[in-house]
Amino acid sequence: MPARDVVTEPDDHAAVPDPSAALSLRGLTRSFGSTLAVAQVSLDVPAGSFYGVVGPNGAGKTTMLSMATGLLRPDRGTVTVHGVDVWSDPRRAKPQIGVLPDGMRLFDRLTGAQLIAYAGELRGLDRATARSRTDDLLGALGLAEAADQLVVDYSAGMTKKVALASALVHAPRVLVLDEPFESVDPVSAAGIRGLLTRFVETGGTVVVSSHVMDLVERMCDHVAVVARGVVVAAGTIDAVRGEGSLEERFVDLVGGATTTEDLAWLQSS
Ligand SMILES: Nc1ncnc2c1ncn2[C@@H]1O[C@H](COP(=O)(O)OP(=O)(O)OP(=O)(O)O)[C@@H](O)[C@H]1O
Repeated sequence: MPARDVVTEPDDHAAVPDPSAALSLRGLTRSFGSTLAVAQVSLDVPAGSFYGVVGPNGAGKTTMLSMATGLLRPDRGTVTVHGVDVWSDPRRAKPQIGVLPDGMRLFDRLTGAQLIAYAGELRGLDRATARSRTDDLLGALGLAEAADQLVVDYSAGMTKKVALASALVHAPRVLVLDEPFESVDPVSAAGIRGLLTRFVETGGTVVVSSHVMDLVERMCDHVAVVARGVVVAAGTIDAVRGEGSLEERFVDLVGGATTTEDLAWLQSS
């Protein structure tokens, strides 16, 4: 499809963030040495949306979301969460955000229950509230039996779930989740999807990065396609995918199909 048909965020929103958006990114830029990981990204995530972020490996999704949530300082650009600047006013901004970073290091010598309660207390909850919410979350995520097990002994999927619980415990308004379904079994994934859907239905906003197009298409109402550090398309799922599937649109936008002809030596006979 020709480039003019690509749906993008309006490019005239220049430097002024949209205070009505749950997350508003303006001109976000970040390099690592000579690698320009994210280049002048501007994006508005509407309040109450379930927003997918997709893109090929190395596209800049994690870098963009890390800057958006106050974990990685941008070289340039601004981010606001419900109108509050994440980098100049973190004390007001951060309580509104729950983050599940990719590959995050946890205090894994704590038990699952201790870790979630600790995350709650760090966010200002009193001990009784943190503990009661911890019990609720352990139950909802199927971790009740592993509550007193050290996180270092958790499987990859269990670790993902306990990190998600830690992101939810302070009841943020905006959840930003980098690959929340990676390593998670199908039953647990369905449980997490239900929990996130309910979070959105009750007024929250979810931003989720994923490589699973089908999941994003079914679960999200908006999507941004990121490639080579820029947003190449963004909008409602219907607007971005057009006539075909999201996966077809993604391949169309991102291109880069690989060839296996050079691997003839790999055939077994
Ligand atoms: N800490 C770092 N140091 C150096 N380069 C980095 C660092 N983090 C990211 N990059 C580079 O920035 C680019 C974007 O990486 P990023 O992790 O944001 O991509 P991604 O879209 O999340 O990829 P994936 O889907 O594989 O997780 C890549 O070229 C990557 O090599």
